[in-house]
Amino acid sequence: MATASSNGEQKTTSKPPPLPSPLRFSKFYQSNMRILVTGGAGFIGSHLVDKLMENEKNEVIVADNYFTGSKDNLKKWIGHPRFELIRHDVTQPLLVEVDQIYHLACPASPIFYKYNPVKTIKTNVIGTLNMLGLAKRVGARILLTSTSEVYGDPLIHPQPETYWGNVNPIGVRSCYDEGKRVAETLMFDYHRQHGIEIRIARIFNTYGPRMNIDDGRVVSNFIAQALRGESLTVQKPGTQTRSFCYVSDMVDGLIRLMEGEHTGPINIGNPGEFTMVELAETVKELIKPDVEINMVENTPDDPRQRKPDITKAKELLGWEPKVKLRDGLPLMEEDFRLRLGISKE
Ligand SMILES: NC(=O)c1ccc[n+]([C@@H]2O[C@H](COP(=O)([O-])OP(=O)(O)OC[C@H]3O[C@@H](n4cnc5c(N)ncnc54)[C@H](O)[C@@H]3O)[C@@H](O)[C@H]2O)c1
Ligand SMILES: O=C(O)[C@H]1O[C@H](OP(=O)(O)OP(=O)(O)OC[C@H]2O[C@@H](n3ccc(=O)[nH]c3=O)[C@H](O)[C@@H]2O)[C@H](O)[C@@H](O)[C@@H]1O
Repeated sequence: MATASSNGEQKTTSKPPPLPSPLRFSKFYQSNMRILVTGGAGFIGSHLVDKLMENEKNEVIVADNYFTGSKDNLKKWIGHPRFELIRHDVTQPLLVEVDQIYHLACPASPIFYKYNPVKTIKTNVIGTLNMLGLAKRVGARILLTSTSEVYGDPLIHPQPETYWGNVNPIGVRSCYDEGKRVAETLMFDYHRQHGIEIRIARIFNTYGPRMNIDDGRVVSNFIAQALRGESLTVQKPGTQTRSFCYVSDMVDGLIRLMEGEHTGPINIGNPGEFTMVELAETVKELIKPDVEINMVENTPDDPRQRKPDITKAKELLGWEPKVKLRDGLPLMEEDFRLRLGISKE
């Protein structure tokens, strides 16, 4: 019987999980673990694929529509016998035979998710419904990459998983935050109604190599701007905070959550909290001390503060982040220099 720890309470579902494929019970032939990663051509997804492929018992299938992701992120695996790449939009059903589903497909940068908000909400709602339907048919365990944005502009700080959030349901960010909130609801409804084995990660701002250079998110913007010698665009007031997690820590947390016994939701993020002015000062100091910082207009509903309470991740997954911002930024700088063709002076 699956155990759900939501909002601090222990809840159970009376439904047993659907049976996995008969291949799992095969006496003489032990097949590999077949893992679907939706959104696997994106930033976090491609790092997750790298880690999963390290295990020779894993076969990995990526389904991605390349809206914000790229085949380039996966080029070292294309042609590998344990790897398959499918151009597929998760708003359409997908028929594959797998044991685990990491469901990441969704644009994550505010610029991209606001570009076509109706498509963003369809991706979150219909896309998650399709992946849950797949999980139900094949008896797979499914992990959703939800977000700290489900807390909206939080009135509690730091944010524990028990906090229900402060989200504008009709704002320009709602396609993403409310979309992810509905995706979490669907996950728990399939769990309670059909016994599906679910895992929910609430990811806090993650950064690292392979982020799109013109992704629009703050860390990639500042690094690209510093390298190009452009002024760093701090959106007003600049006192808003975020907590930045390096991508290798994130991938480790996601795999522990998938492999563990807890449904979540579990916050995965680095509690080191910085104002955007502090972040700009750090990038300036590490990458280009003579670059200017330019205060620019902000966008609506920007959360004023965000920091994960990671007590649950520590206790239930034995996870905590290892990479500090000052150590992670130079690793990302190196990758951006290579891609932009700007060598260190
Ligand atoms: N990076 C972060 O800070 C962060 C924070 C919270 C949550 N998340 C979540 O983690 C996941 C990955 O984020 P990321 O930072 O790697 O973003 P990303 O934009 O680099 O990756 C998203 C991937 O999903 C694909 N995609 C988008 N819509 C799709 C669709 N309809 N069908 C198939 N593929 C589709 C994109 O092409 C891309 O490859 C997302 O679900 C995001 O909401 C990320
Ligand atoms: O971690 C999360 O849960 C979410 O974080 C992000 O949302 P946001 O934190 O707003 O991401 P950014 O666009 O990187 O903005 C962070 C802060 O930097 C500021 N910013 C952004 C860009 C810029 O050039 N300058 C700047 O000061 C923004 O105003 C904001 O306060 C994205 O929505 C998602 O990737 C993710 O789900």
